[in-house]
Amino acid sequence: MIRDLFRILGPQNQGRYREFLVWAVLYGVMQGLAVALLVPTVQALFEQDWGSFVRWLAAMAVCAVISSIAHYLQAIKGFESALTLLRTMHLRLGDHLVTLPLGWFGAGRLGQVSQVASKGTISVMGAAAHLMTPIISGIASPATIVVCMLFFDWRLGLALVISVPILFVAARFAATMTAKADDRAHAAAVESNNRVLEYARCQPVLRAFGRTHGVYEPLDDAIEAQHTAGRSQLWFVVIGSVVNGIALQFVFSAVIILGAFLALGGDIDPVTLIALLGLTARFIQPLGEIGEFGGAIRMARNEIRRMSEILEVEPLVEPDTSGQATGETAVQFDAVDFGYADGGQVLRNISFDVPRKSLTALVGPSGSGKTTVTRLISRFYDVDSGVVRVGGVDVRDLTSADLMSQLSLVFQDVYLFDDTLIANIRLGRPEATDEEVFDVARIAGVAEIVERLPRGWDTRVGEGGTALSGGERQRVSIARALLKRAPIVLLDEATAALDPENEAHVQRAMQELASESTLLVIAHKLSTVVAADQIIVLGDDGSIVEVGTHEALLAAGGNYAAFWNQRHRASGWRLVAS
Ligand SMILES: Nc1ncnc2c1ncn2[C@@H]1O[C@H](COP(=O)(O)OP(=O)(O)OP(=O)(O)O)[C@@H](O)[C@H]1O
Repeated sequence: MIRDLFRILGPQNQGRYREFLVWAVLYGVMQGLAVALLVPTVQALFEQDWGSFVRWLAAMAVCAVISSIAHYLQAIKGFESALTLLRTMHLRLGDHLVTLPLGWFGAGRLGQVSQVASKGTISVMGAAAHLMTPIISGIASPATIVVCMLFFDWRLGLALVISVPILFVAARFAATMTAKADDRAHAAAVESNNRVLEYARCQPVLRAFGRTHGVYEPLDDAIEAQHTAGRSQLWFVVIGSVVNGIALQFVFSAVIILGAFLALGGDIDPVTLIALLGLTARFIQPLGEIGEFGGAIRMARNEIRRMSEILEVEPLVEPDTSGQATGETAVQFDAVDFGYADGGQVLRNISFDVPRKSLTALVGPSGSGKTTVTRLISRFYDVDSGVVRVGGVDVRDLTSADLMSQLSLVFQDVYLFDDTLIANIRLGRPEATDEEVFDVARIAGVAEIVERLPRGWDTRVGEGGTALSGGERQRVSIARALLKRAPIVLLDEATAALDPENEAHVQRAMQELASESTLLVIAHKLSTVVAADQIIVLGDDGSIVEVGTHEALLAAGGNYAAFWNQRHRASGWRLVAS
């Protein structure tokens, strides 16, 4: 554990923790010594040797004073180190999370990261600040007592030495039991955390489908599993604690019996025996506590392991400097194959070019991989084989900052921060002037929203943008993209096709974007498809089945033509070429 803590603290913060350890050891030794000195003090008292009695009493007082000073200093150093530890853990987690591929932040990660970053870090800090002292002093103090005991009576001292491995095994058993139960309880806690978040998030769906009464089984099951894990954790802890207690009682009884034999044989006088048994009790007591605290330490080690699992996730490998942009192609896929880690192949041998300042429409059946194509361009994931190029450069040869500076993403999951409306748009380009923000807001139709809001531009939009409607959130997201003026815009039209009012704004925004940027659109409106410079048609198996303009593809009479005719015939179908 101490090695783990040193590793987390790093070389610059290790000094203070080392000082803490030294003071904690001194505290334990002085405590042990103060208790051990009770034996000669009592002997002197009963022998009425007042000179010796006063000397031993003074020595005890000195030990007690040094022990108090060491206790104070180790508490201060331990507390300071624990705060540094907490800060270091949060910084390291934060620093690491920003280097991970965006694809890592999928389902279930929220619960995992929040458990580790909140409960985990607090548990490790608590262990460093509050548990290390009783454990270190709980080893140093009995060790001192054993040495003194060997000095007072070698036979009783030897009995204590022999008892150490027995007590060690029992304490280890108790700690292992606690740690084992903690692992199960943790997994159950992460699961129920995720289910609670899901339950809160999917309230609209549950209510829409009449699930307002009764239980939501996934959450109910997760809570039940957590209760079961909690109950079994209690049993494991009790069993460990009982075994540890039995071992301590056994050692104490053995020493009493041995002492009684020695006293009966006349080897020890009764007064010394009572004093030595008192010393034995003080030897046993901290070791018993170690058994209990050892479990908590193991739990903290489990938290460190879970944190390490996140810290060991391979960061996105990035070059120090980006390759030089070349050619006329904004985006290029070259024989790309890709599948998600937990699924089959999604994209097969995909090759296409998106020329600069062009409009490319991506169409295909649901699940054919359209969104996946945009994720590969944004490097949420790396391809299995082939190359994705942006500006003629392999995305793996671009720094994240350079890649993202070239892209604007208008995806389905728009996230707004709990800040003012203006701040949320300015995220697109923080150095933009107010005029520029107002300008893009007008084009994207955000200006109309502002008029309706109680505090206008300074209205806070709530966490995730809950104070705005879905269409309003999307307009803010489009305004961000307009403000960013990135050379390439990746847009999912499903995001935009909500209502006629919204659609008009999106049309205007797209025209504005098309005048300056390259557009790759997951197209849902026929107007976009018809206007596109090229249409890429993905098939069910994730391969490209056709590429061309609307006219050329209609004339070819292939999949696209069949798709078009089918849609065209469908009455009430909203995607009509405008
Ligand atoms: N994060 C993920 N992990 C595992 N599989 C995924 C993930 N995201 C998508 N998939 C799978 O990859 C395939 C392609 O999904 P994708 O979202 O790219 O399709 P799409 O063409 O955009 O679909 P739609 O038009 O319905 O949005 C689907 O089978 C989907 O289940």
